[in-house]
Amino acid sequence: MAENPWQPLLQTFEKLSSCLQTHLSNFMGIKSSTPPPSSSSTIQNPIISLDSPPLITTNNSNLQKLPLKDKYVGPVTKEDLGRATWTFLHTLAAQYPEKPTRQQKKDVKELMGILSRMYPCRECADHFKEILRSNPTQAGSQEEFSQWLCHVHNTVNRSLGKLVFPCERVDARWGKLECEQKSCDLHGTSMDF
Ligand SMILES: Cc1cc2nc3c(=O)[nH]c(=O)nc-3n(C[C@H](O)[C@H](O)[C@H](O)COP(=O)(O)OP(=O)(O)OC[C@H]3O[C@@H](n4cnc5c(N)ncnc54)[C@H](O)[C@@H]3O)c2cc1C
Repeated sequence: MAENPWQPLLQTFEKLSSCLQTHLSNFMGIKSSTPPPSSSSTIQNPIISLDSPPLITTNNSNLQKLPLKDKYVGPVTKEDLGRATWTFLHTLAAQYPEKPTRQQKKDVKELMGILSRMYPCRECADHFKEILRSNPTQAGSQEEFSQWLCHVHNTVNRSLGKLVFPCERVDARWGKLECEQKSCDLHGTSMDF
């Protein structure tokens, strides 16, 4: 019997489907337990299967440990959130210009104000609001801002019974971002505002 004229097209589709599935699986962190499909004409790994378990569920008890690539992730704790936020803030301070523009000073003050209202841990936000009241944001220069931030972070540390960080070492702990050709630097102004 003559060769099916659709055969080359079917084979191309099959290869495309397999390639797409591999990429989707990698992206979603699923390891495929099935070997890559052969060049037979049946599609072995459908992109979406009705038999697959749901990847995300709204039931909290099922959220304990979801595989994501080789790591396991769980719900974000107050501590995780705190560490990530301090990393963001201290990195911002390390990158802050020596001579910030009027707008940059205004932005930093606003950011602190917004944090004290919107930080996604109610007790932390309220606590930070109180700290800001007695320690208004100081961001006239890179050094002033990073020292001020170190001081307010220490205020939080003390209230939690943690060790106080030596602020003279803040630049050693939170250096500038390593970016080629200073492409991450925030630009300030050479004029005094
Ligand atoms: C604005 C804000 C308010 C918070 N309020 C509360 C609260 O009211 N109650 C609560 O339970 N948690 C609060 N947290 C979380 C808390 O501060 C910690 O982030 C969390 O307890 C995890 O602590 P950690 O010991 O891992 O280190 P973190 O305090 O998260 O610090 C991360 C790293 O920063 C460095 N570091 C520590 N101190 C300083 C400093 N002074 N200057 C520069 N670098 C430093 C250290 O290397 C440390 O490992 C708050 C977080 C933020 C961002």
